[in-house]
Amino acid sequence: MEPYVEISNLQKKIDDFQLGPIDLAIEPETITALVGNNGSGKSTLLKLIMNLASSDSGNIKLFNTPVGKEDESWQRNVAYLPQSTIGMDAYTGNALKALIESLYPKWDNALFMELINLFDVPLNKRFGKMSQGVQQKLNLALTVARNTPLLLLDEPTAFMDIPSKKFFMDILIDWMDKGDRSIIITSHQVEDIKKLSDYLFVLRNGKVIGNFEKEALTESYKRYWLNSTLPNTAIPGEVSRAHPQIVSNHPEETEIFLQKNNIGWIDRKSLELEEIITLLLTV
Ligand SMILES: Nc1ncnc2c1ncn2[C@@H]1O[C@H](COP(=O)(O)OP(=O)(O)OP(=O)(O)O)[C@@H](O)[C@H]1O
Repeated sequence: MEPYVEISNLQKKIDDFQLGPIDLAIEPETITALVGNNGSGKSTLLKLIMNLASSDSGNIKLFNTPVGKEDESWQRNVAYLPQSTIGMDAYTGNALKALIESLYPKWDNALFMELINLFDVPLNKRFGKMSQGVQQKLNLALTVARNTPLLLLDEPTAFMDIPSKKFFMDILIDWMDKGDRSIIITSHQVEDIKKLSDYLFVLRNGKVIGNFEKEALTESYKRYWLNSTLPNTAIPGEVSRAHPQIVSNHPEETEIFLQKNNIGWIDRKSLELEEIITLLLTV
C-alpha cells in the first residue's frame, strides 16, 4: 500500500528558525509521535502538512495528491486538531457539531456522542465558557468523529485530567482497530508516546534526529555498571558516561570492545523511553 503521507526535502525558515530538511513517510495503520524540545518545529510541520503554512522547498503528498496544488481532495481524508483554536468561543458545542458534521460525509455521530458522554462535555454551553480541558475534549470529539483515515493531533491531552488522558488513549486504540487509518500526534506526555506510538519522529531545534521504531529504539539503549575504569577516549556506542556507568546506543559494539579490553560489567539494564528521549534531545 502507498504511504498516506510522503514528505521529501521539506524546508521552512521562520526568522532565524530553520525546519528541515525533512523526509518522512507515514504508512497505513501506524501511529507516529512527533517528539522534540519546545520550539523544535512539531506544530509547524503539522501546519505544513495541512497546507496552513507554505514551505520554502520540498514536497508533501497526502494520499498520493500533492498538497498546495489545485486538487484539494486530500482534505476530506484528514482531520487536524490544532494546539489552539480561534473563532469558536461564541458557539455552543451543538452548533459546532452541526457545522462540522455537515462538512464531513463520513461523520460518525455514534462515536461523537460516545466521546461527549465519556468526557461529560456540556454541548449546550458556549465554547468560550468551557474550561481549557473541556474545550480540548470537545475539540477531540469533533476531530475523531470526522472518521478520516488520517488524524493529526497537536498536543491533544495537554489540559486533560488524569482519567481523561487514560480514556483518550483507549479511544485512539479502539479507533485504530477499525483499520486503514493512521495518526500523527505531537505530545510531551511520555505516557502517550509510550502507549500509543509505533514510531517516534524526533526533531531537535528544527533538525531531524531520526524516525525510530519504538521497540527497536528502546532495545538499542543500554546502561552498564562497570567494575574497572574506562579509557579516556569515547568507546564504541558510548552516548554518555558517569563512572562507573556508561550508556550505549550500540550495545553489541560496546560489549565487543569491553570484552577485548578486559573491562567487566556487573549489571546491564535497558533505559526507560523518557531517558532515551532526554538523551536524544540534550546530548
Ligand atoms: N507564527 C509564527 N511567527 C513567528 N515564529 C513562529 C511562528 N510559528 C512558529 N514560529 C517559530 O517556529 C519555531 C517552531 O515552533 P513550533 O510551534 O513549530 O514548535 P513546537 O515544536 O511545536 O514547540 P512546542 O513544543 O513548544 O509546542 C519556533 O522558533 C517558533 O518561535
